[in-house]
Amino acid sequence: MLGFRVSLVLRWTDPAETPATLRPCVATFGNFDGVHRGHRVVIDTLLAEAARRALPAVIVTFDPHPVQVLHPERAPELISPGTLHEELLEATGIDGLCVVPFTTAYAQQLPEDYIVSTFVEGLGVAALVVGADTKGFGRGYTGDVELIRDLGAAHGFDVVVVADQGEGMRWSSTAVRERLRDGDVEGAAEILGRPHRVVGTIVHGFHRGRELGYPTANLERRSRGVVPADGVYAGWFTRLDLPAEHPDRVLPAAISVGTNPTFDGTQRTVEAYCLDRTDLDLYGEEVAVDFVVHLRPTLKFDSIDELLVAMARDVDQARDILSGAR
Ligand SMILES: Cc1cc2nc3c(=O)[nH]c(=O)nc-3n(C[C@H](O)[C@H](O)[C@H](O)COP(=O)(O)O)c2cc1C
Ligand SMILES: Nc1ncnc2c1ncn2[C@@H]1O[C@H](COP(=O)(O)OP(=O)(O)OP(=O)(O)O)[C@@H](O)[C@H]1O
Repeated sequence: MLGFRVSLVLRWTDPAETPATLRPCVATFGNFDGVHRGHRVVIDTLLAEAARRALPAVIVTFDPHPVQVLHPERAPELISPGTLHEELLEATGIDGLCVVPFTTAYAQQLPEDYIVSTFVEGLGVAALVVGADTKGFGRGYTGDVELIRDLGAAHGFDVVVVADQGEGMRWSSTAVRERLRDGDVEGAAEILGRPHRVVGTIVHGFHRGRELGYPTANLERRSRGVVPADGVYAGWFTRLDLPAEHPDRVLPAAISVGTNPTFDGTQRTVEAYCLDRTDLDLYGEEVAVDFVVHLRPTLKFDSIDELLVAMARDVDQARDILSGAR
């Protein structure tokens, strides 16, 4: 499960205004969408290199995601957008998070100017940690690890290169997105090192669920995080407004993603039935849905009775999978 600690991480947006307590530092940079296991190795290396030098550890990341600014037409939906992203990064144990507003002007900097102004002048970097495949930053997409090494030698900072990480493949945000698109939430979790999470507010559905015997909490349409392919899933439902120690904060759930074709629905929804709970009033609450196992595709049943038989089986399976899993 995701367990966010109370954050003592300093956060700012302009490298030129880096807090004095964080200079000099050890730093890394990137999008870190999803904060997957490859990213975690880079961040763990950052933490180790910072500890070795008794210096603060700082991540520089960008908002919006550079592709959203440079190529909005092919911008991917983010695995961990906005606050979810920043919480995941802050929970790693870093000391500072600089979230640079990404603009076309910022992207137009020559790669060497970007490294010098952001890291040498801005952060006073003593060591820069980067993944081995780091490339394509700055004007003309020409920045790479070799350039960073040259600049390290010229400006007196160390460069620590982390080899590609993965098991049978390079762990990447793209690979996570592909698995979610296929409904393979287990494969996505394998790369993420945790179940994939979607966050949103609970809104009213068609109020059929309670009559069916399975009241469902429907996520708003503009929920945050990639919505996996249509299907039925077992997962965890977290009521983010409740305190961490509240017994109803994290509940096992059977989750449906789809248009409810049995009812000729057209609007895609994410809805969760919290197992055996018909007493909850969740409207307006902020919740997180963590996708653990894909149970079956969404089906158009010929009758409500057939849907109910399938839902009863889904609920049994979800209970088996999730019992003792926390
Ligand atoms: C575990 C589970 C499985 C579901 N499977 C299907 C399905 O295969 N086909 C379908 O049309 N609807 C499916 N649904 C969605 C129900 O049709 C939906 O929950 C019901 O219509 C209530 O909708 P409402 O919340 O808008 O009132 C499923 C819901 C749950 C909780
Ligand atoms: N599997 C991996 N192994 C090692 N380093 C990685 C891996 N994935 C990403 N990194 C590194 O993490 C840092 C942040 O990566 P960022 O998200 O910006 O780019 P990325 O390489 O495009 O990631 P992804 O491919 O996952 O989208 C970079 O230094 C990158 O090289």
